[in-house]
Amino acid sequence: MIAVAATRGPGAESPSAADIRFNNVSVRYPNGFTGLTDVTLSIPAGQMVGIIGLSGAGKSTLVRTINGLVPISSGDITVGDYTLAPGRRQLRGRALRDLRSDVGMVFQSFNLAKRTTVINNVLMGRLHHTPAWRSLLAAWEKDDVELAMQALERVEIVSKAYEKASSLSGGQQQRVAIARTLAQQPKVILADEPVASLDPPTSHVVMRDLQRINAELGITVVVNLHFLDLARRYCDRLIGLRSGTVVFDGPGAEADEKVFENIYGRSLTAEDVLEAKAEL
Ligand SMILES: Nc1ncnc2c1ncn2[C@@H]1O[C@H](COP(=O)(O)OP(=O)(O)OP(=O)(O)O)[C@@H](O)[C@H]1O
Repeated sequence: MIAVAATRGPGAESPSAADIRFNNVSVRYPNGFTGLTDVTLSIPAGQMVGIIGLSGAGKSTLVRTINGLVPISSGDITVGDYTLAPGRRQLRGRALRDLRSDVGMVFQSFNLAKRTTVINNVLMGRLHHTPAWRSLLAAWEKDDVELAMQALERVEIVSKAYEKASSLSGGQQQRVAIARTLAQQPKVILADEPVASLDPPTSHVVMRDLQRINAELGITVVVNLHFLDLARRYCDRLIGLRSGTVVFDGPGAEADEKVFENIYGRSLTAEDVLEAKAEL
């Protein structure tokens, strides 16, 4: 391992972490549907926050406002030094790209370039920091390759670096996607249903990776989860959404069955709990 690696692990050199603040945020989709209503909340840097709620409650909408993927209609969101605001005050161009470099995202469907190698996928996380000619020629700096390898080590998949992404299992592909995000050296990782396509044991592996990254690197993690047991087990704090409104915000330990029933507006079923679903 080259000397620089010791001081330049993924996340290690990120500028100071970013608090996230929602101030009276609403989202109205172009068809008139209201995705979020008057959300005010604050996520201090370094927290691991789970967003829970029924399908359609607004979890993805909330997460995607943080990196500007879903524009907000009123209120504002601050992420460190950046402010996301509606209409003409929207972040654009370079400022939006800079924000998205600080805020990495992991998707349910992994979003890898399947035909190329794992390491090439992870190096995509360095694009924002790399002149276009270098990325076009795949002439990556040695330090960038080192960073990418360290990111793969952190999710314990470095042995797959030179395999094609398509040859990996779903869980392995999701870990590559997490490594790609880590290679960005983000302050925040957004994870939109990261385990929805995975089997129960693999879901735990991926959640443990996110938890370790949060604890070891101090990167804020905001994760949408369908399964309540996973949310309680891995997140410091849960935010419950119902019809686009925050109806619970507190530690997982306080989220008992009554709280969940309020968030869901119905009794829990086996479908809501990963361990129970695994036994079905
Ligand atoms: N682009 C869009 N245009 C119109 N309505 C939308 C759009 N995207 C989402 N919605 C609606 O906004 C509501 C919230 O959607 P969102 O995807 O945030 O929910 P969710 O809680 O993440 O649900 P799921 O768990 O099913 O992904 C839903 O009723 C959805 O149909």
